[in-house]
Amino acid sequence: MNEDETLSVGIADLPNQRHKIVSRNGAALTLMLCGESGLGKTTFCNTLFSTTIKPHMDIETRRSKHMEKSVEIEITKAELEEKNFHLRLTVVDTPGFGDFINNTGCWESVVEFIEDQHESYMRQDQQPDRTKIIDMRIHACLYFLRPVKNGLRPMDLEAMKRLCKRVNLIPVIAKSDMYTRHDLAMYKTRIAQVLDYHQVNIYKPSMDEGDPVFQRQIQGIINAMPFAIVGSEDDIQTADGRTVKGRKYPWGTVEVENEEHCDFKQLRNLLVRSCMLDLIQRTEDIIYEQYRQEQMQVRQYGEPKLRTIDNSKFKEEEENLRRRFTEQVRKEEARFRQWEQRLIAERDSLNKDLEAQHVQIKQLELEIDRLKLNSSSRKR
Ligand SMILES: Nc1nc2c(ncn2[C@@H]2O[C@H](COP(=O)(O)OP(=O)(O)OP(=O)(O)O)[C@@H](O)[C@H]2O)c(=O)[nH]1
Repeated sequence: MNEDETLSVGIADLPNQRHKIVSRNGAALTLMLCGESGLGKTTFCNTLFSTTIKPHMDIETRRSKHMEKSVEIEITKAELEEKNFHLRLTVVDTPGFGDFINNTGCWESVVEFIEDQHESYMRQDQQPDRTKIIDMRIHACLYFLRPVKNGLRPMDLEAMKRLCKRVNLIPVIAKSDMYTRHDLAMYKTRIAQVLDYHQVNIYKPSMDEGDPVFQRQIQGIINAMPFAIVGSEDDIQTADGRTVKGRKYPWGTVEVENEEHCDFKQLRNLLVRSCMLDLIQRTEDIIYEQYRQEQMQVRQYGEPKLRTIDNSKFKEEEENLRRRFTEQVRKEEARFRQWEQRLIAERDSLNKDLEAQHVQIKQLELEIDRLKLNSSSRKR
C-alpha cells in the first residue's frame, strides 16, 4: 500500500465521509423568523430559497391578527432539493411579535415555544423506542430589526437577551435599502456595541476547520454581522441589462445578491451553505445539552416541566381579573350594607308600631277594667 492509499482510507478522509453521509441523508433545518410585522420576513424567506415558501398575509387577516393582540406561532414546512441534496425545511413565523403599543413580555411565548421543542425532544429521547422522534428544535432564529438612533429598541434588546440562551440568534437589519450607506454603517457599529455591552450571545460560526479558503469565507460572514439585508421576490433589469432579484427606485436599483448593496449573500452562505451543519450541531451539542442539564438539576425523571416563564400578559390579565373581582365584592358589600340598614330601619319602625299598639291595648284594658268597676258599683 503506498502513502496516498493509506491517507485515502485514514483520518484525512473523514471530512469526505461526513460529506457523503450528509449528502445522502440530506438535512432538516428549522428556521424561526422573529420581528415586527412588515419588516420583510416573508419576502426574505422566499428570496432565500428562490421559491414561495410562505404566502404573504392578506390585509384582512393581518388586521384581525392585530385585534387579537397576541403572539402566534405559524409553522410552514417545505421539501427542497438542489444538486441531489435534500433539505427538509421548517419555517416558524411569529405573527404579532412586537406589534402592539405595549410589547412587554411579547418574547415570552416565543421563548416558551423554543423551550417546548427542547422539552419535547428530551421526552422522546427518554422513551425506549427512539426511531420515530419528531425533532422541531429551532436551529436558527433570524431576528429582524428596525434600528433606531441609539442602535436597538429596548424591546428588541430584552427579547434578544432571552432568545440567545435558547437558540442560535442571528440579528438582521431589515429593509436595509431604506438607509444611507453612512447610517447603515453607524447602525451596524452601534448594534454590535450594544449587543456586546449587554452580553447578548449572538451566533458566531465556528472557525476551527483547517481549510484556509473556508476560514476566509467564515471570516467574511463574521465581518458582515449584523447582516444588513434586502429582500425581493421580483426580477428587475439593471442598467447594464442583467435580470436580477432586486428593488427598483427612481434613483437606481438595489440588487439582492450584490455584496456592494447588502449582506444577503453572506447570510445565505451562513444559513444554507457554509454553516448549516454548524447551526444544527451547535443546537444539539450546546443549546439542547444546556437545556437538558438545567432541567435534570431541578426535576426528577418523568416530572413535568416547571413553568419558569411568568407570562406578563397573563399576569396583567390575572391582575385585571383580581381588580375586577375586588371591585365587584366591594359593590356587593355596599349593597348588602344598605339592605341591612333598610331592614333595621323597618324593624325599628315595626317595633315602634308594636309598642304603640301595646300601649293602646294597655289603655283599652285599663278602660275595660274601669268600666267593669263602674258597672259593678252601680249594681250595688
Ligand atoms: N424597501 C424594502 N421593502 C421590502 C423589503 N422586504 C420586503 N419589503 C416590502 O415590505 C412589505 C412587507 O413585507 P413582508 O415580507 O410581507 O413582511 P412580513 O415581515 O412578512 O410582514 P407580516 O406578514 O405582516 O409578518 C412588502 O410590501 C414587501 O415588498 C426590503 O428589503 N426593502
